[in-house]
Amino acid sequence: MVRLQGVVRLGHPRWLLPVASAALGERTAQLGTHGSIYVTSDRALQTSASASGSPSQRSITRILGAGAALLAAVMFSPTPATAKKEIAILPGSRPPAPVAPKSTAPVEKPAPATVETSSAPIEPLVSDSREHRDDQGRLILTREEVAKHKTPKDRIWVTYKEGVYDITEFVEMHPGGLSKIMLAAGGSVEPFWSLYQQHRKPEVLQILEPYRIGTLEGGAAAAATASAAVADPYASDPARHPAFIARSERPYNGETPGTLLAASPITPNEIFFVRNHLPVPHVDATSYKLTVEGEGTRSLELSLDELKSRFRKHTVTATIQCSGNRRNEMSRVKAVKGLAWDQGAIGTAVWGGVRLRDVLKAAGEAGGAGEGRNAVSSRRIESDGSALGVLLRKASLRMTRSYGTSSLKGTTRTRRRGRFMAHQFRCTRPCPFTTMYCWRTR
Ligand code: HEM
Repeated sequence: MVRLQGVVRLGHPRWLLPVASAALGERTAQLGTHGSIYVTSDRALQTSASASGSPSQRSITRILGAGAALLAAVMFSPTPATAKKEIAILPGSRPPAPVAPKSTAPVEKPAPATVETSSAPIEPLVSDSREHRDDQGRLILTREEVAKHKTPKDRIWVTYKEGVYDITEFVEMHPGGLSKIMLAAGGSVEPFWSLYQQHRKPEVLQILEPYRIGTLEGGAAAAATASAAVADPYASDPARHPAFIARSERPYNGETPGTLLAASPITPNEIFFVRNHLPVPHVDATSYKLTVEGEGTRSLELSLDELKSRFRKHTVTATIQCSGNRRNEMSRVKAVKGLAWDQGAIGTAVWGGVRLRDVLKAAGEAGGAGEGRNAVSSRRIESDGSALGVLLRKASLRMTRSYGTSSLKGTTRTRRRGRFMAHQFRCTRPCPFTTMYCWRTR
């Protein structure tokens, strides 16, 4: 298996090969800003697409990119939200009955994939002591008490500002998925919401409010101090060209105005549409390393400069667009969830880069049984399981799912249609940090 992973811009078209992103999703959360490529037998590829086991157990060849931005962004699609549920969440939905804090209960193991709430009768929150209630009669709770409630068995509590909420009944309905919301179990949602700023709107607070069970000790003043200590992950996002039509600020998403898009066949770098799901990660092109390793290869580490100097440069003129482009028009027919793009989430560039097959060859990658020189058909892959597939994914910020894709390994090896890793935008300039630092593949 060959795996490619790295950090590039966090936004990119979602229309390619979601299967691999499912296989890759959870692991990126542990990898931070490192990246990798796996080439695997197609059987393993299929298995890994549906299972969450360690990729290294199945890997034959592994390419790890460490420390900086490397992404097959054109090909990558966001991890399918396997945990997402299409359940309508309405502000003011019925809150669960409050429960008494179990201060002596042991902290349980991490949350399971599904939530099984305790069948024990729910006791009301009561306090004999007036000083342990706020002016609404709600219990005053410490952060330590909240921290003991992070499993369904003990109930799942979170804090937002000075409020304490029992969200046990809500977590399965969370539009962003169970695994995401459970990251905040027993603590504050604020560090997570500073990343996913989609929550900063009244509707979300309306959903949350009915779940309120208490108030943090110290009240609003103490909570404000704690909130102020949460670092702003968007603070160092790059400046954007004023011509963009911003569709959201945090994360930043901007489309190219139609008049400028039509002005030239090649879209100027500065106004190439920007699609992000999260803050722009920091990458250092000078320290970036791509490591190739695994069975059938010798270990190889390449800097970005080496990739540029050691391999023949190829150029490709290609148009990419966000799969949600023109969503505004679609929404006029039927409401569609997502960014309200007009027609400008599209752009054409001349990409400069190297062929993935050249990089694999340099690592002495031998190919697998049944591997031909030309692309292998998906039918053959399904029938004999001997041909190879390539999983590509980029690393991303911690706490986030990865973006990834896959292809048949054969397609990386063909001359005419082999996969291509772009490191330059319009042939000569490095891919801009603001747009897609620093790899794309096609
Ligand atoms: C009790 C706390 C929470 C509530 C009430 C809540 C509510 C919501 C709602 C209403 C949405 C849909 C927003 C929209 O599409 O307009 C959403 C999406 C989402 N939430 Fe939460 N959330 C909570 C906690 C969390 C936490 C702790 C995380 C941690 C990572 C998280 C991650 C996400 C993600 C990733 C999405 C999807 C965003 C997207 O698709 O653009 N949420 N949440």
